[in-house]
Amino acid sequence: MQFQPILEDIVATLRPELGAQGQVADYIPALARVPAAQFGIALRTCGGEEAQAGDSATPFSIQSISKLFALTLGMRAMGERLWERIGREPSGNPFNSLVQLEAEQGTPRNPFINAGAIAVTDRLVSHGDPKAAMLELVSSLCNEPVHFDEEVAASEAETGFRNIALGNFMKSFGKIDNSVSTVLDAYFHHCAVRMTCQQLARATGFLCRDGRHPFSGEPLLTERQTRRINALMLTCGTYDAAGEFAFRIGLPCKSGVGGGIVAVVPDRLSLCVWSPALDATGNSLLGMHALELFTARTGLSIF
Ligand SMILES: NC(=O)CC[C@H](N)C(=O)O
Repeated sequence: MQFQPILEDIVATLRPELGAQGQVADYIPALARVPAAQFGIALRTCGGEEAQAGDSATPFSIQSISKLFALTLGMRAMGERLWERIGREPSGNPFNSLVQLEAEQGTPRNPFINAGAIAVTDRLVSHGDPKAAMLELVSSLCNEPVHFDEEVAASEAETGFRNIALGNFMKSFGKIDNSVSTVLDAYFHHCAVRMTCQQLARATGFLCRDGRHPFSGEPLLTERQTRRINALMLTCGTYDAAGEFAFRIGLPCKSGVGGGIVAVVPDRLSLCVWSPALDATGNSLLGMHALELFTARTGLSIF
């Protein structure tokens, strides 16, 4: 299949809608000032073929897409033990919700909501330096150096009252082993990783290759672990819009409030779309639209 003309066509189709609807994340100034009228798309096939269009080389804040890489680090370090304190059910609630945590005694529903990623990060702190591990993993996966946006990380910490509450709440249930501030410093830095669509399309390549590194081919995760990450992306990767994503797009996806969404077609390709304006669930509006166009035009879906 010729992907380059398909991606160019998607960019042309969406151009009139650029910045017309949705809201750029405004909970921190560094994200609030990102111009809404931007859109990028990039993919990389299992065979190494690449295609990209629009603002695919513009770096953005990957935000919750980092939860995917944190989970990968956690699975690598701990295997099955990771699941002792983290569930695998969709939450049906916003990504930063506190309500379920109390009813469920501080055990987060899944690793892709904030509470779940904070719990994963706590486990990573017990095993080493999660900030260094994150940069090492994503840089290796996309074959280029990747950095934190320190301004974003600092504002996340300054205004992260809800995440601080989530961390302390879990700690009160005895579900966080390390100091909440150390765990949150790593979590906020993970949210502040800056990458482009091209880099993310490459970096998520292990998810369509049964866990093998997209460039070296070395096993990063087992086939079974990789299948499980894809299952979690489908059921929990886009928060309380996961049902709508499965219905309209039919691919495992992970989104972030920076406006990025990564998607996986197992055994075929990994792709990333980015547009900063979000819908009420915190998912990129045009990103979702673009993925819908992509699956409609290519016929690719896991169903
Ligand atoms: N959905 C997201 O991308 C949320 C990430 C954001 N930094 C937060 O912690 O709330």
